[in-house]
Amino acid sequence: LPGPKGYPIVGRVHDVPTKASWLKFYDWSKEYGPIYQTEMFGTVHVWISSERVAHDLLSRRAAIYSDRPQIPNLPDNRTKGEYLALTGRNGMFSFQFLEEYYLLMMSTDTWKRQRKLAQQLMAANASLHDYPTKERDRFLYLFSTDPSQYREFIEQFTSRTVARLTWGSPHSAERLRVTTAGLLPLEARGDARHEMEAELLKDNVKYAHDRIEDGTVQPSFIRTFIESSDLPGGKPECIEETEASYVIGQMAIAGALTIGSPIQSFLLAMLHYPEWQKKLQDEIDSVCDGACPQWEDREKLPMLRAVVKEVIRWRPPVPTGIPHAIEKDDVYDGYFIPAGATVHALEWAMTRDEKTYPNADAFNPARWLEPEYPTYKEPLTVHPKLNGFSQFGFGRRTCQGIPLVEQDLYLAMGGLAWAFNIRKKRRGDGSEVPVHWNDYTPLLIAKPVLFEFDAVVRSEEKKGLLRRMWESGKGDDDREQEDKLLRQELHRNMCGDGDDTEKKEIGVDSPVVDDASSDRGSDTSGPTHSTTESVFSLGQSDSDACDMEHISLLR
Ligand code: HEM
Repeated sequence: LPGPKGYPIVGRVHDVPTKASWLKFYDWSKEYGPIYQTEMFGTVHVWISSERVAHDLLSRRAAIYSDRPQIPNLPDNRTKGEYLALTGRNGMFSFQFLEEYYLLMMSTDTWKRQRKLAQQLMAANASLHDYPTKERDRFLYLFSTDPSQYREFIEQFTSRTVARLTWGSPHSAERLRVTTAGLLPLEARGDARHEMEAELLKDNVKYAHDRIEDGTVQPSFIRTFIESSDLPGGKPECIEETEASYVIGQMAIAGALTIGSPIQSFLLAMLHYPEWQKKLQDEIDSVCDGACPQWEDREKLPMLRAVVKEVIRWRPPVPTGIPHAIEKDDVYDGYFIPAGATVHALEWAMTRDEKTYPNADAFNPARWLEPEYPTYKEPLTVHPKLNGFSQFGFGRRTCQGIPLVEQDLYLAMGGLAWAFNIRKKRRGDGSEVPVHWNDYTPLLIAKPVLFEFDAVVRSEEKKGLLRRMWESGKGDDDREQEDKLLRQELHRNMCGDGDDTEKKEIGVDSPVVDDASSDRGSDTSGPTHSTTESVFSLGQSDSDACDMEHISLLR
């Protein structure tokens, strides 16, 4: 295959930036074509930048293109059935791949059995119960209390939803976030993290058994597995509970933070394209008659579905893709591809293809809604939809979480547009605070570097509604959070915080901390702590005692 010529051993490692490496790989695709190779540390890497080629190889020749690469520092990762998704640095350059997200890299039979179970569980729980809606409602209210903490609240939303779906309760969502974020510095904390993860999975299986015993169990993947008569097609042969707990646990890990990236990119898109915010609000207001969009409204909200899909196209959450490995020598278009090569579907490049996506750099949901665009598809009650979209991979390794992604993103973006006007912050002199265009973290799951904005609740009526939605969405575990919110509210109402507090409520003057030092929302610096303390530290003053009295009265 063509490709950049490198130095012996290290190949072109020096040319690959640690930040936004996908842009460099995309640049090379313009020079060397839709399929090219690099060689680094003795491994051949094949980079695919066209959907057609990706389908030709990863889908049509899936029989030999569906393995995952061997990770040198985790020698068991392709064989150890207990631990589904180990990976490392992919042996080449300093990608901080979110290792464990390379799911199911083990012998074929184990992989097939486990992938089948994951599919069965997703199908059996296709309705996803009301978890995404409840968590969305909780999220919208928290966001209204302090929009500058948007990343924290978004990640609470995604990790709580997936924790409820997999284990029937959000109580371990924070531990899930910590263990998922902790995958990044694997060399440093590998063993401790593995142990933490094993504990998390074991505790949640025990939790499900205990709840079944005391009759309070909620729907979840783990419950469906335990009471496996619910599984379409029955329980897969010879899959034990420990193995299943890992399959289910990896779904939780894969889902905990991924969905948060496009929600953050949505806010960015609304700041750069206010005209689309207005169009989206008009659709929601006219279809939902003043109410917050529900999942049942989806057929009537094609623009909302188009916005969801366009956000993912505009800022791909997994811009470098998740690599496959080829098991046997192959020839494509006259070119030789050796067994053992690592094959990357370069998701970023696929979304920049001008033939499919004219004016590809522009955020333009109309490309999914109007017949003059190549991506338009009817009927609009069904299309646009995420199933089959290149951004979820190819062939036998396609993402298994699409139903959840679809529902979470639809509800979160629809709810945000319904409730808020997202707009650029203004300084005292009236000038706008600039917002970056495409500054993303260098992780496997790329998310926008923090930015500042105002989020103003669109009406007084909606303020009240948001509060009531929090009431219905919060769980028993939200007691502590609620106390802090009440304390915050009391300071406003009774202890007289004045204008400043009112400003705080709608997000004006809320400082956004620098990404590198942020403990708000997981970032490259590793595991997060429960950040509710810092989020709700308002009111930690000598009037706390007075507040506590009022809190009990309000209850
Ligand atoms: C915006 C959110 C998400 C995006 C963009 C995304 C994208 C991807 C991509 C590109 C792959 C690799 C496909 C390939 O190798 O060809 C993948 C794999 C996978 N995803 Fe997702 N994903 C998302 C969310 C989720 C969620 C929420 C779940 C689970 C609830 C999930 C579960 C999985 C699993 C289990 C695999 C591995 C499949 C395998 O190796 O056999 N993903 N995803």
